[in-house]
Amino acid sequence: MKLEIDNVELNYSGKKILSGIYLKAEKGKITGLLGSNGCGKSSLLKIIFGSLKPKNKLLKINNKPCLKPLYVSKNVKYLPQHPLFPKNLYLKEAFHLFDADWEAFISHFPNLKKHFHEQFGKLSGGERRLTEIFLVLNSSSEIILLDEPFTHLSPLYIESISEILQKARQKKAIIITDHMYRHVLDIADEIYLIKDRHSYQITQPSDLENYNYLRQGTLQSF
Ligand SMILES: Nc1ncnc2c1ncn2[C@@H]1O[C@H](COP(=O)(O)OP(=O)(O)OP(=O)(O)O)[C@@H](O)[C@H]1O
Repeated sequence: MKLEIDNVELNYSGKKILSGIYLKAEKGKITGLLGSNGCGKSSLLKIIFGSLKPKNKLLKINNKPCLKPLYVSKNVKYLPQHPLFPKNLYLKEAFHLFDADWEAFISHFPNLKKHFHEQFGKLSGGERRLTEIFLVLNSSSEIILLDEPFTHLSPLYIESISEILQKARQKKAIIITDHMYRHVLDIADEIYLIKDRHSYQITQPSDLENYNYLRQGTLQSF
């Protein structure tokens, strides 16, 4: 399965946000999307998902143009920057909705066992995010869009989620954007940078310094 989005043109109130954007994501790979605040990463994920209609775009699945919003196909799951589920939804209902395995979840995160019969509102911000990411990655959908999944997560949870991502990648095309670029560099097979409205494929980490996404010398320090 291959997803490509090309020729994305997005304006807000006459201001050009994205122009000539191209991005490819494939089953078996994690595609990282980097860029500074406000460059249009979330907008691009919404455009791929189909909830934001740009001035222009060409979305192709397996080389065939996809004219309907992707979410109609149910083969996509999108984790937005804000919480995915309402606070009053019970975890057991969410696991049922996503047909996800609670036992597998608590084998990774035993601390959350007690929350099965509780609502999402009872979880901390990080626990809520963790549960949402797990559900999205364990759904049957082949296309996964993750907007800042690592935000609110402590280091050990980031490690666990990175492992779950690596496993999920075998059956899915995953696009991930996050400001924790080191984690993105660690797990991604392909990286794109959005800068000055355009997309650039990053072939080596030092490109991130050359495009001024990072200060020169940043990468030497880790
Ligand atoms: N509904 C909207 N109306 C007008 N402008 C918007 C709207 N949504 C986003 N923008 C603008 O579009 C630009 C891109 O926003 P977007 O949220 O896609 O950026 P981002 O790269 O995800 O940012 P961040 O990393 O800070 O989350 C920003 O300048 C933002 O102010």
